[in-house]
Amino acid sequence: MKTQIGYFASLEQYSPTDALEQAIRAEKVGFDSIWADDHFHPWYHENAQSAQAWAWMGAALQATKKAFFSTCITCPILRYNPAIVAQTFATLRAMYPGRVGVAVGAGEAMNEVPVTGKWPSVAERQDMTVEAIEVMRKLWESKEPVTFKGNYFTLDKAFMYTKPTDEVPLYFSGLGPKGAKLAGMYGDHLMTVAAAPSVLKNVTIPKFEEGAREAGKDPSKMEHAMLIWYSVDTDYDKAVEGNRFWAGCLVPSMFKYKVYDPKEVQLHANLVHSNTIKENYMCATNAEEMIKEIERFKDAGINHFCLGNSSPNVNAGIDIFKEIIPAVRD
Ligand SMILES: C[C@H](OP(=O)(O)OC[C@@H](O)[C@@H](O)[C@@H](O)CN1c2cc(O)ccc2Cc2c1[nH]c(=O)[nH]c2=O)C(=O)N[C@@H](CCC(=O)N[C@@H](CCC(=O)O)C(=O)O)C(=O)O
Ligand SMILES: CCCCCC(=O)CC
Repeated sequence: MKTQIGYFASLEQYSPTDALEQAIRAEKVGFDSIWADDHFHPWYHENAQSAQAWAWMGAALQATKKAFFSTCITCPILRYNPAIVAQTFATLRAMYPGRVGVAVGAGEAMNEVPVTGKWPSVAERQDMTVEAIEVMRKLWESKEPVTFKGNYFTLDKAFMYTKPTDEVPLYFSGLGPKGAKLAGMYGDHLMTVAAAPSVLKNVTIPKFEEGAREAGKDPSKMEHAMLIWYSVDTDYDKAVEGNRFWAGCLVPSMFKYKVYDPKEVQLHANLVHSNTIKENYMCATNAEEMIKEIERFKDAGINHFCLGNSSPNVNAGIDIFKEIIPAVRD
């Protein structure tokens, strides 16, 4: 499958206006896709933002010409009702045919707890995500009003009048082995987050493919997308510290426990050793080093990159891809 290079325009790290300028610039440089985080609270406290992703996507699609857009990712089970998620992405796809997808996953405490007070177990949230997808697809596809009584969601003669022009590609986020298998069973494509290449190659992708095969799908037609942060600067240490904003994602307890206060996440992020950032994210001083970093994950099986730009000079971190994209796209 052809490798695609996507730009992650972070609405947690940048103002919506700055993220929009980045998206426009990234498309001109040659990125294939643009992805936006869908958050209520951000992964850091100082200088953070948290604009609403769907509102931003409407503006960004209109301001660009051909790049594919998706959230990265939307949790369709607690603060959002899956029927409204389905309606939103049907509307965007109807207006921008071929350019809109949606990525879904089982959520993060920082987005759901502050506005719902609810935080079910991982297993229950995964179960809810699977049911949410069923609701979304029924609304997208049904030619008749839908009545549905699931374990979590209900539809009562619900009809989606503005349908997507064609199928909305659905990326399903799987980080753990069970999540990855569910992604293969219920998603069109895999979405995951930076992990050791050996884990991606030996656990995440095989589990995803196992799930796809069990559901009667052909895994070779399904993308393996991954969000990863990068930072480029001629001063290597500055490049590494550029990625600090996202260091909280490297702390396992952020997922295991109900942490939803960005100040607390930031305290943990600031304790992450710089070597951990170097190992898990991309830190580079020039295009050649970035190409090597991307190749490392291509070799592990990733074929759609969502690259979060944490470079000290953000525009330089986009422009350097004029040299990188032709070298890594096959
Ligand atoms: C926690 C793991 O679950 P999994 O279903 O695999 O993955 C969850 C993620 O998909 C979500 O948290 C997702 O919402 C995160 N996310 C995101 C994901 C992604 O791939 C790309 C970008 C983003 C950005 C983003 C996200 N979320 C948003 O709301 N907004 C965003 O913009 C996992 O490890 N699962 C394991 C099982 C783990 C387990 O059972 N652990 C505990 C039990 C703890 C408990 O019940 O509370 C245990 O070990 O005891 C698995 O195998 O699936
Ligand atoms: C390891 C999971 C990280 C999730 C990242 C996220 O929410 C940032 C957009």
